[in-house]
Amino acid sequence: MADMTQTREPREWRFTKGHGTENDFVLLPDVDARLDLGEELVRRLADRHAGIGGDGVIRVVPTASSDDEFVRAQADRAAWFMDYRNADGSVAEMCGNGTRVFATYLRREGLETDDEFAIATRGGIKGIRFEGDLVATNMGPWRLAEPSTAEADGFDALVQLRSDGVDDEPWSALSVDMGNPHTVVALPESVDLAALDLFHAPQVRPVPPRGTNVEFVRVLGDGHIAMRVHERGVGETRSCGTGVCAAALATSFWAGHDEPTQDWTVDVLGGRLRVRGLLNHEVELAGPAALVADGVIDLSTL
Ligand SMILES: N[C@@H](CCC[C@H](N)C(=O)O)C(=O)O
Repeated sequence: MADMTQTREPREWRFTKGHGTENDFVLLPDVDARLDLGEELVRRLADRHAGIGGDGVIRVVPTASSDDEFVRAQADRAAWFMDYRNADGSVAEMCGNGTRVFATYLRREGLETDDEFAIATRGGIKGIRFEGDLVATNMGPWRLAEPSTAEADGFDALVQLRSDGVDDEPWSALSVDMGNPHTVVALPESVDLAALDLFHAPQVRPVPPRGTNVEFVRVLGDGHIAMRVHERGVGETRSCGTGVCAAALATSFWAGHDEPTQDWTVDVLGGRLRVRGLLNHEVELAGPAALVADGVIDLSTL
């Protein structure tokens, strides 16, 4: 049984299930900010066997009602806060695919009515723009996590897959901060992206202080890459929006550009996303979002 002291609330709660390129989320509307979303409750909701199932859980809450002072300070620019949690119950600063699903939910529910609006996240304000079937998110500023090492070598980390006691050669990687941490691996030509076993968390050196999402990249052509990802707090997922941006930015950096000079198409297991460099060292992510189910869950059954 879940620890029901986490909810000061009736046990029945509305939810919506959605995904962005098959990175899937349980959305919990909390317009009165009554739901105390603890780690255990998140884990149980995200459980694919005993709960609803998802890579993450997103609480939809007024920005002004957040208990996080940094988030509350965004209330004059964004009415709604995307309170994102990973499937293991941990809190993350940002979720790129989540922003599109969250924005699509806000529009469907009439909580936002324009084609363009801002949302609040723990990683700051993100601008949303609906364009046809796609949703574009201004992901805001990005940065190299270790600029001096990266500028000197093109890489600042090593990544190794766990392989049943047999140590593989470590691969060179670049740490990119998208609000949340990423380590992007330049996969050697000889390695088959599709064959990687990403069941276990890759080992990253130096050990990132906040943990990291790890992306594996294969260049397919001019402005076109394929990526697989092991997400912090989740495991392998079929897509990661912040990871897709980090992968495109790292590939661009390795090609000698401090800012991306072209648009990138990124293929992930769950579909295709577009990354575009913006002015001021910012980056835009565009892709689809789908809301696939609505229901009511009795939280006491989890
Ligand atoms: N899937 C998300 C990223 C979710 C957070 C990540 N696992 C972390 O802990 O940083 C995306 O689309 O960006």
